[in-house]
Amino acid sequence: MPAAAAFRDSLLRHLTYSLGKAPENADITDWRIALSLAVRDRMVDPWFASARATQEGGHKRVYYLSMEFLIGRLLEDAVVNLGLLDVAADTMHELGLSLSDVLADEPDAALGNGGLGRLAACFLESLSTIGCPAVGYGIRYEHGLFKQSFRDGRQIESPEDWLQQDHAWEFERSGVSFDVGFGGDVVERGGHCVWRPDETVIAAAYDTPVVGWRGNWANTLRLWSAKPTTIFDLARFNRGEYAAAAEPETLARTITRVLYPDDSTDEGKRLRLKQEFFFTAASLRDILRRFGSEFDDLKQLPKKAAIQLNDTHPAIAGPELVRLLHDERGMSLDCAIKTAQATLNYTNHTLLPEALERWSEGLMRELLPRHMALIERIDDAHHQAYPSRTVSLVENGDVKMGELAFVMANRVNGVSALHTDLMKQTVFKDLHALHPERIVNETNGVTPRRWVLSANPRLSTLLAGRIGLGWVDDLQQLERIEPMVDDKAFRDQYAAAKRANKAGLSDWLRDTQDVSVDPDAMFDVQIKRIHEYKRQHLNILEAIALWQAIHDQPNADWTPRVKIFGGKAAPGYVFAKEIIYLINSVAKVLNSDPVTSKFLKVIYPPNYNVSLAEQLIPATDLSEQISTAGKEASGTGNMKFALNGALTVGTLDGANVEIRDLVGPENFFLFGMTAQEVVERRMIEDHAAQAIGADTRLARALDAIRSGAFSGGDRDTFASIVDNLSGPDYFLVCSDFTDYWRAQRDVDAAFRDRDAWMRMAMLNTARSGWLSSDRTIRGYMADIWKADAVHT
Ligand SMILES: [N-]=[N+]=N[C@]1([C@H](N)O)O[C@H](CO)[C@@H](O)[C@H](O)[C@H]1O
Repeated sequence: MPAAAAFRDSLLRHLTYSLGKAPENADITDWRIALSLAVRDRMVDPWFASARATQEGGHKRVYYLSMEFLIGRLLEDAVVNLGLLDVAADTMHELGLSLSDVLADEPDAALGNGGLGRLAACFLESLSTIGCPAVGYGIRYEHGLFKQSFRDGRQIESPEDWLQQDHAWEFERSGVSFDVGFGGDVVERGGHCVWRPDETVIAAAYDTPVVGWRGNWANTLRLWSAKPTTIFDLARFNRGEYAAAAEPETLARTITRVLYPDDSTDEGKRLRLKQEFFFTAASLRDILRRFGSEFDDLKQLPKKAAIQLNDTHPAIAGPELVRLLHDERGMSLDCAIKTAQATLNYTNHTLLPEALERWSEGLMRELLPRHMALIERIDDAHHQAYPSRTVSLVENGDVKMGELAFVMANRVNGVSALHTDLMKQTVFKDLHALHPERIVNETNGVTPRRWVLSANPRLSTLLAGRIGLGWVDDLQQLERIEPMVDDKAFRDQYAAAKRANKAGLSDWLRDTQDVSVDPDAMFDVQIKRIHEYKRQHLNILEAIALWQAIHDQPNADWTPRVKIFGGKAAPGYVFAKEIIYLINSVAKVLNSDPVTSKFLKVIYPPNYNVSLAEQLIPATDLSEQISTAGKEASGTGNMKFALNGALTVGTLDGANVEIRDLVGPENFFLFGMTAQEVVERRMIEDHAAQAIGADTRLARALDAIRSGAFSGGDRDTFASIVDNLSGPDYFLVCSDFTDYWRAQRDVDAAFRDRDAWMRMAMLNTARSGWLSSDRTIRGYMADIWKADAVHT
């Protein structure tokens, strides 16, 4: 049977026999799930073959432990990687449906907050594309990152419910589950420590295949769900205590009920520590079970397994692995510590003090008594080995998870060159001095399959027409278009693709946000979590100053600009929520201003997520990467924008530094203080007041906010923001404003010469091949995991 017919047949078979739906009664979700099941069928063979090849070859596996996997939608990713896009589109068309409508029906799997979670998802897809045996371990949250809506311009959160519908991609592994304990005490038995938890839940596994480009290899994402050891307390039920009867289930499920919505902030809640231990313990048990089924000598574990801790969230893995090897498997403590250290690796994603996890010794001892004891043993062993050391793992009654992860790791890496250097000079200065070989850099990357091939088909088709499809899994090949930048016809095609993406976005904004924008205006986009260090308030301050400048000279030849914001604030982050309210309040005034709105609009679509990013990035001209230098460890949105031909206005922070080196300073709009200058500027007590005093434009913009121009004349509404910016202004918004304004005017001038702008945009695409997560993963494989690709 020809492939197309076979595909159509299996789709209809799933609709009928898996969903029990007749075509005439099927809704779009039924068709989507039927299509997903038909596609999933075609993943299973390479999945099994990959597992078999790994086992038969005795190959080393990589284990990526992450509290977050910001996956987004999976259907298009699978269809594209399996080379089924055309057959799927034709089949849906024959059935009277449009593939893009079916794709858009899939809810995002929003099991992450931001960059850290999305990086984990890009990494899994690259590991499969490269053919490196790996398992991603995480939590199967019932509710992912909250849904964001706006009421009168203020953020409103509502539960996310991706599991309300059938989740077509996962396989429940009823045979794979582990008991995970909490609390209780530790007793000595026969010279061994035995932990006796007083609370136990079951970790049940759910597997999702992650197929790589060309469908040759597929790895597993194994997510754990908490289940009660006793389903139902019948006795209580019979006594009419219905709620109490269900309590065991409710309590257990609480552990994996919801993702904590904080990005770059230490949550510090008891339930959060339970979540961290729950998935880490289940994952380590599963890793040792798999190792034990293939090898005997546990001392060989580091040769066959490389475990990567995605930030400190799974850092309890250190003491837990020691406990499993020593308490349960009888390995000597010293050997257990060394074996664990040789197996574990840790990635740091932030230097923000408030993001470095610290758990109170009391809570750790109460919830994980054996682990607290082992942390002290590990601390002692480290002290003995390094008597001159000045750091310890426990300080002021807190267990420092960053230091614990560092001491228990074989390699520690930062996520951009600048971040890794700053890590050595600041948070891990003392440990770096003791272990100078341990810290390495692995600059982040993004998968070109999702972020170029799928998200930007117009650009991809253009590239394929010129250089074939080799770039899809060898992104460095993009450099082959550099000589073509001088070809006017190609530039026009490139410009046409960008213009068509912008027109598509304009239609979407009109239909969903009820705002009309000119697709020939500059689309200036800042999409990321709302955080003071990311400085969305600097961006809106510049918009206010521009609005005032246009009013001063309404007849001047201004460059039309549409500022688009996207991003969620952690529900408890009051200042960030004020920034959101300010942006929406400014938008309301500016967008209805008859004098300025033809030159300047501000739009803030709610509920920014992976799918919205895939829509906005290909339609962007200017990428805002304006964090206070030294604060954004890397950024990954910056990479997605550069690949899709958006020019960056940014500071020398995180991976911006490497992007600017790659694309060329002449194709990047740099502004602001360096990380070093930031430290020096902060020494000046009244740095903000000085900046305001020196820049009337900045002063006027702040006065407008203070005067109530965006709050119906009420002077108190945004007082907290104005007081902060004209006072402490820790993230130096005021001190960087003048240069930011200068850079934005340079942007205006550059944008007026469309052909020159396109040339710069094309050079960004051509020179961004290094930003592929395939390159990043190959770095981890060589420098950290010592793992190889396996070819089936
Ligand atoms: N947590 N955390 N860290 C981050 C992001 N917020 O998720 O990790 C991302 C992934 O490494 C970085 O790109 C980003 O700069 C950093 O702030």
